[in-house]
Amino acid sequence: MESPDEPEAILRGQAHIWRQMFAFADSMALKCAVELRIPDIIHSYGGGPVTLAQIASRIPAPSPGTTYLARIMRLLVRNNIFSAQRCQPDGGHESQETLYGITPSSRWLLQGPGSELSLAPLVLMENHPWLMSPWHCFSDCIKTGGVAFEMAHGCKIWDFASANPEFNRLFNDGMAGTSKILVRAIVEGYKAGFKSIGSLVDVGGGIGVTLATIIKSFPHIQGINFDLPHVIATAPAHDGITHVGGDMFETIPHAEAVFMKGIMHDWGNEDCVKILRNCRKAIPEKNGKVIIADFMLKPEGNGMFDEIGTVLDLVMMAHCSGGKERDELEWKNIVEKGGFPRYNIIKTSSLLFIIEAYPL
Ligand SMILES: C[S@@+](CC[C@H](N)C(=O)[O-])C[C@H]1O[C@@H](n2cnc3c(N)ncnc32)[C@H](O)[C@@H]1O
Repeated sequence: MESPDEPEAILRGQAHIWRQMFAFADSMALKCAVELRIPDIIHSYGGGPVTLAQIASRIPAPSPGTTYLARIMRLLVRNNIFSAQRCQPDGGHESQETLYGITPSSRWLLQGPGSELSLAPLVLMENHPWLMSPWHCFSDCIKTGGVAFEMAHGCKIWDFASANPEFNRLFNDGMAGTSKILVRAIVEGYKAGFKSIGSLVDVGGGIGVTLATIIKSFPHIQGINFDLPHVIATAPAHDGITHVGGDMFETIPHAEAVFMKGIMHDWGNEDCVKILRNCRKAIPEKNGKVIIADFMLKPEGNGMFDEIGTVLDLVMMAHCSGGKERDELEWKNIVEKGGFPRYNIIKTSSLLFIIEAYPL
């Protein structure tokens, strides 16, 4: 094995820091491609191969800068977001032309036809300066114990959303887009669990996309979508769903079961226990249950979604007050303290796990 003091290892360490220092270039190039809808443009040509000129011709601008575009594409090809092959135009020998294509990754970035399941809204949301600025506050947070989002914006994320309709839309669209992907896996992985429920309240359900997807598969369920009033105010009507505005720290509408996706990881342990206790009051003692769909941290794991866990944990640190990802033991502790001594953990085919918790 190479010693860490070998000149080669030291040089490789330096190269590694260069790459890490500019890791944001990857997400900024990705964001640029999504903003310009490059995946959709290539998809409209049957997924490629397409020339740079063909891509540029579909960008809505009088004369798009193709030299900039080529450089963005070069990095995205290197990151396997797009594929590239070289060809010689007209059989000539002087210059080679690059032809671009879609990859299994860029399929997840479509926003037009074929985009039913898309991560594009989340790319735009997470990389917006509003959500990027708290990342600059981590060292101050460590020194003072403050909350990054509050340091950057002077208020909690939910109050910022309430006061800023554009951020509210950006956030809700990002959540709703991702939900379509994750809920498909939840519905698939928890069929028997949903079949036995007559009514379900989705706590922090956003604009109702998650619950609408569940109810499409299980139309016998009466759904209540519950979120803060400013979110409910923008929620479209969905068949089989009643929207209710309120605060989960006050009271939660009654139903046979409570569903919560991506809620617990927004909050610290004490707040989670408060929410779970209110969930317990909202469901029948006998046969009631809480269905938590959230991430399960496995920092050393080598599963497909394990690596993103430590990153998502910092996303929670950047945006939420006390939010964090949890490993199995941490989940056990808050679920039990919240009044649910019995629970099962079910893995889905997405990055989320289901924790099905019972009051008895
Ligand atoms: C991370 S989002 C998850 C949205 C949705 N469950 C999903 O997975 O797409 C958290 C949601 O919790 C809602 N929320 C935050 N504080 C709340 C409160 N006190 N009562 C009810 N909902 C709240 C937010 O408005 C937001 O819609």
